[in-house]
Amino acid sequence: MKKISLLGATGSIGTQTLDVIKHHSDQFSLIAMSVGRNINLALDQINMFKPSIVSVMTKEDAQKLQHQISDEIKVVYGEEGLIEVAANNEADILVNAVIGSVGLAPTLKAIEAGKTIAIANKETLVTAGHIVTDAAKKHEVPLLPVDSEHSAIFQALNGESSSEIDRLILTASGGSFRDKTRDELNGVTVEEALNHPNWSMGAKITIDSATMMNKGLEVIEAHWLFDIAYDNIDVVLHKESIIHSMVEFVDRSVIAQLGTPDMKVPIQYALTYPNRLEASNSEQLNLWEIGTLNFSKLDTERYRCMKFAYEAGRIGGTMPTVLNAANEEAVAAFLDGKITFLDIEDQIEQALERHEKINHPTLDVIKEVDRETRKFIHSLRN
Ligand SMILES: NC(=O)C1=CN([C@@H]2O[C@H](COP(=O)(O)OP(=O)(O)OC[C@H]3O[C@@H](n4cnc5c(N)ncnc54)[C@H](OP(=O)(O)O)[C@@H]3O)[C@@H](O)[C@H]2O)C=CC1
Ligand SMILES: CC(=O)[C@@H](O)[C@H](O)COP(=O)(O)O
Ligand SMILES: [Mn+2]
Repeated sequence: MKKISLLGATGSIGTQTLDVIKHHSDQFSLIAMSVGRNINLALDQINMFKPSIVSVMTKEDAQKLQHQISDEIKVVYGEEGLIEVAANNEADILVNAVIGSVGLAPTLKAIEAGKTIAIANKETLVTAGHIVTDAAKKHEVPLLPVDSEHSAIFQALNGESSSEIDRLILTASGGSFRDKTRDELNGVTVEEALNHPNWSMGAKITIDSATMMNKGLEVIEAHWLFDIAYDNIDVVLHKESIIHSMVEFVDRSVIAQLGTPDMKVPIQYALTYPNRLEASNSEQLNLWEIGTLNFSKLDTERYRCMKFAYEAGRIGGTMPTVLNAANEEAVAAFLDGKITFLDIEDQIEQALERHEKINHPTLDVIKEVDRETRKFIHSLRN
């Protein structure tokens, strides 16, 4: 029985992780979980999975929740709570499905505690990839990708060493506005942006997908997970999201991983790795029903966030931290109706332009740059 702690249980990846655990309840059990503010859903999940510890965002919610469940279940809160769940003594593996760089500190504590990390929370790798990967190496902890593209690459690699890789090719759906020109992006609404053509996901990543920042973050995520230079990571537009990504090897052989757009598949693979289990709760891929797979070149003038991400990744140091923090704040402001869709990339650009890179940042430096960047993005509205 593999014992799992789960950050972000009430989210899109979190609920699908719980579906996988339930589907294979003879193999997996939930030991610890965290949620944000959705206490009602958390209650149902606690009753079904009976974890021994639950973290919520605030002290008030912790008190409210504790009154509604057995005293045997410990309720904690805040960043300390996330850390307690992530590094829980009993757990074998942490599934990090929280959103944003709030996932960084708990991930590091879980690595220090020797937990295997199944990572969906790409912002953690973008903001501090060097710290997370160094810690994983030092503590000999596997970092298993959950993100569909990175799981595809991980599966295509199947143990091949990085010296045999020529190129990683990430696929991108193009997001909600892929059929619009730049001019047509003026005045698009939050509701339109949240309408992803292929995937049902949380709000923040769906907006990231529409700006193409999601793919930009994924390029940086791939750089850290697979130790590949940015010059050897390409992105191709593939509107069906059937090929989840590809690896080109030095002998020009290209291996792709395919499947229906269903996150339960990469989530389950991270939990069962290096083995596989049946997934009868997911649909088979019948290519004759799809008919045609399309591919096209990505235009970085149309999708400026891709350009920002490659530049920030290549510059390195604290630049990816700025990219990530500015993006998190700008997307939150767009979702709140405070800025327009095109303001998102303008604000990120301003944050990047004013920042002076700090090389080899420590965790404290990253926290400070993250805080300062968020403050700057807020100041743009005052
Ligand atoms: N959704 C997807 O298909 C994919 C997602 N990912 C990545 O996985 C991660 C999660 O995405 P997704 O599941 O879509 O996100 P969701 O917004 O659906 O879920 C986020 C989860 O994090 C919790 N949460 C939010 N803010 C905080 C906070 N400050 N402190 C503690 N908990 C918090 C939420 O709690 P609550 O709802 O209770 O407030 C919820 O449980 C992201 O990094 C995303 O990029 C990667 C590939 C695919
Ligand atoms: C499911 C998943 O992994 C998402 O990151 C997905 O890739 C979003 O799609 P696009 O960013 O390609 O639109
Ligand atoms: Mn992805």
